[in-house]
Amino acid sequence: MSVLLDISGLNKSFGGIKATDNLSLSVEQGELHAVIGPNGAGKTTLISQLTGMQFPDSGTVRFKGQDITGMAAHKRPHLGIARSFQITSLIMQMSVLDNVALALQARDGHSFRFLRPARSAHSLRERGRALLDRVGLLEKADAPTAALSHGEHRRMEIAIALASEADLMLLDEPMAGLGAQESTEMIELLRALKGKHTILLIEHDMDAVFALADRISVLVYGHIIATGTPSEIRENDAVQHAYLGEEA
Ligand SMILES: Nc1ncnc2c1ncn2[C@@H]1O[C@H](COP(=O)(O)OP(=O)(O)OP(=O)(O)O)[C@@H](O)[C@H]1O
Repeated sequence: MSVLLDISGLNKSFGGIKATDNLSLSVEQGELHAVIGPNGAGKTTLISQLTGMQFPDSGTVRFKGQDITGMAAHKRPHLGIARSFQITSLIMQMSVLDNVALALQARDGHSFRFLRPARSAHSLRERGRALLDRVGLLEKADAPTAALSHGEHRRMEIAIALASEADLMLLDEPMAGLGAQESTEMIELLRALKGKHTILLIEHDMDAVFALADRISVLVYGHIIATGTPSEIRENDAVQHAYLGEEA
């Protein structure tokens, strides 16, 4: 497997707090790699440095071999990095299908500039329907987005991330706020995406992480203390001590 995202020796401090402390992590092409860590471990700060919302004090982030450490946030989606969740990307007044078609159109704007408008409008809707089918929302295509449940909005956000055809999907707590049934459905949806997309999953829900991840990295005080398969992480003494202690 080749490395898609390579983070090396990353540091970021806020005053006296080291939110990111000599953090190194690599995501391989095609894997679902989860990052877990207690509250305040530095997960949000890590994501911010991957999307370019914040910049590290030192260290490097490489994507497809290219150094993107200091690259502006707006340039990163063009390279193939899509972030989902914790940022609201849905336009509530528009239909479900129109939201997805808009995301497809934004993507086509970069790659198919010369497509004729009439043909593109029809094809956008067809491709939008196919994406909604993938996330189990086809029957809601014409509903106003505002009418959907929280769990359905989360699945719409997956469809929008898929629309970008990004090489790396950063999923930022997709389970947050979901009920038991909705969580089960989201796990099934992510399982269906697994292997077809490279995913970096930041998630608090341990059941989801251990059910889905190919590899898990454990973040404590801004530093990755262990990376391994779910069973390696379960058995890791440092992880049990630092993070899973109460459950182990
Ligand atoms: N802008 C900031 N100014 C000062 N301190 C910050 C800032 N952003 C983050 N921190 C501190 O850095 C540390 C890591 O925060 P971060 O939000 O990245 O953790 P987290 O793992 O995402 O937490 P949670 O799971 O609770 O959202 C915390 O101690 C936090 O208080």
